[in-house]
Amino acid sequence: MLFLVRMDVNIPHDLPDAQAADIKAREKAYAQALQNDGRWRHLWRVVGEYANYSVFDVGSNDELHTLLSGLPLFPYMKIHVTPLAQHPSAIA
Ligand SMILES: O=C(O)CC1=CCC(=O)O1
Repeated sequence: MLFLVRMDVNIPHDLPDAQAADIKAREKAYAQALQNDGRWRHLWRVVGEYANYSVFDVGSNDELHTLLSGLPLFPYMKIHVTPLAQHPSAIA
């Protein structure tokens, strides 16, 4: 099952720099592990925003929820999920 996910990051200004850096490092490792196992298919920066569009390929809504809620940045993100279906005109 494919899902388009937009993540908008909003780290509070009063979060200590070292703590923010640690969260970002853990986020990167988490994201790269999921890209390596094929479940995080695309990760694109939104130009000019601290946000990304991602495509996930997972087995269920519950799996996606578990995966997203495990993101180290989860407490600091607004996440919008769009489930994707086949388009009848798509050639691939
Ligand atoms: O920087 C972001 O868009 C948030 C994020 C998701 C995965 C990652 O490494 O950073």
